[in-house]
Amino acid sequence: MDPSQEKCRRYSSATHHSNSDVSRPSAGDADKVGSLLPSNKYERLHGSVSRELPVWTQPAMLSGPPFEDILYEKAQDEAIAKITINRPERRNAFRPLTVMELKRAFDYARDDPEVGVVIFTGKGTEAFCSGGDQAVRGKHGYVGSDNIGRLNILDVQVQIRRLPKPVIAMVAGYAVGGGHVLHMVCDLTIAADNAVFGQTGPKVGSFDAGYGCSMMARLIGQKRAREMWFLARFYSAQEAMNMGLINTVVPLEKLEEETVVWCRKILQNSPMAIRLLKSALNAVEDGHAGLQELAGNATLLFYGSDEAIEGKTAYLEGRKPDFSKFPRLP
Ligand SMILES: CC(C)(COP(=O)(O)OP(=O)(O)OC[C@H]1O[C@@H](n2cnc3c(N)ncnc32)[C@H](O)[C@@H]1OP(=O)(O)O)[C@@H](O)C(=O)NCCC(=O)NCCSC(=O)c1cc(O)c2ccccc2c1O
Repeated sequence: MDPSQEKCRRYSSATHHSNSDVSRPSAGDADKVGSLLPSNKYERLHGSVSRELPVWTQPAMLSGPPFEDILYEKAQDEAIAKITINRPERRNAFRPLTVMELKRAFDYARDDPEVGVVIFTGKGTEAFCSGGDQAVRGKHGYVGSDNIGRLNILDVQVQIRRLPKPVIAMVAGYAVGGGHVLHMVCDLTIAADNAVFGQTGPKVGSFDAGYGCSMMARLIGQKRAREMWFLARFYSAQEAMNMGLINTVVPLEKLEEETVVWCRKILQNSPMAIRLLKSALNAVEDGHAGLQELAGNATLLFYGSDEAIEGKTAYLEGRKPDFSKFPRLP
C-alpha cells in the first residue's frame, strides 16, 4: 500500500468512528457535518444534540461572599457549569483572590449532582488567561490582601485534574504563562481560531516545573516541550492543533456553540464510564495519587454491591457476615 492509500485508509477508518455532531475546523451545523460521514443505526438511536446556545443562570451561592474575579454559571436545564475568569482588563491574569474563588467554584461544580461537565474559560475574546498577575507578584508568590505570597494556582491545577467530571477549556485569545498550564490540565481544549498558546515564564523570571513541564511533555513530546519553554514563543491555534496540544479549532463566533455540543455529547454517555475513564487516564501518569483516585472509584462502585452491603449490614446487626453466597469470579 503506498503512503497516500494508507493515509486514505486511516482517514476512512477514523471517520467511521467519528461523531457526527462534533465538528472539525470548518464547523457548520450538525446535520451538514454529519452528512459527510457514514451513518450507523446505533448513532441514530443514540441521537444528535442541539447546537443552540444554553441559557446561563447564576445559581445562588452555597456559601461565602459573592465572587469578584470569576463568574460561576449553570446552563438552564442542562448539566453544564461554566467557570469564567472575569478580569479581561488584565487579560484574565489571576491573583490570589481569583484563585481562591476558582477553588470554591470547582468545588461547587464537583459537589453539585446536577453538574456533569464543566467549561472553564476567560471573559471576552482577548484572553483565556495570561497567568499570574505580575503586578502582585512578591518574593514568595502572588500577594493578596493578607500580604502573604502564594502559588495557590497549583492547587487549582490538581483540583481540575482530580475533579471526577470532565473539565473543558474553552479558549479564545491568549492562553499563556500559568494560563497555558491551566488549559493543559483540563481534560479537553477547544480553541477559537484567534487563540494563542505559549509559556512566558522564562521571559518574566518564572517557570512551572510541575504539570507545566510533565503534562506538556506528555502532550507534545520532549523536544517540543523544551522548545516551548526555552524559547518562550507563542503558537497559533492551528500550530497548537498540529502539535496535539488541543482538541479542535473553531471560528471564534462558533466557540461556545461548539463547546456546548461537545459537552452535550459527553452528557449523553454513561457518567460512571466517563468518571472511570478520567481516573484511569490520570492513573497511568499520576503515580500513587492516580492510583488512589482510581481505587476510590472502585470502592465507590463496590459499596453499591450486595456483597459490600452484606458486610456493613452484618456489622450493624452484630452478626457474622455471610459472604459465601457471593461468587469468586475467574
Ligand atoms: C497576554 C499578553 C501576551 C497580551 O498582550 P496584549 O498586547 O494583547 O495586551 P497587553 O500586554 O497590553 O495587556 C493588557 C493589559 O493587561 C495587563 N496584563 C496582561 N497580562 C498580565 C499579567 N499576567 N499580569 C499582570 N497584568 C497583565 C497588561 O499589563 C495590560 O495592562 P495595562 O494597564 O497596560 O492596560 C501580554 O499581556 C503578556 O505577555 N502578559 C504577561 C504574561 C505573563 O508573563 N504571565 C505570567 C507568567 S508566570 C505565571 O503565570 C505563573 C503563575 C503561577 O501562579 C505559578 C505558580 C507556580 C509556578 C509557576 C507559576 C507561574 O509561572
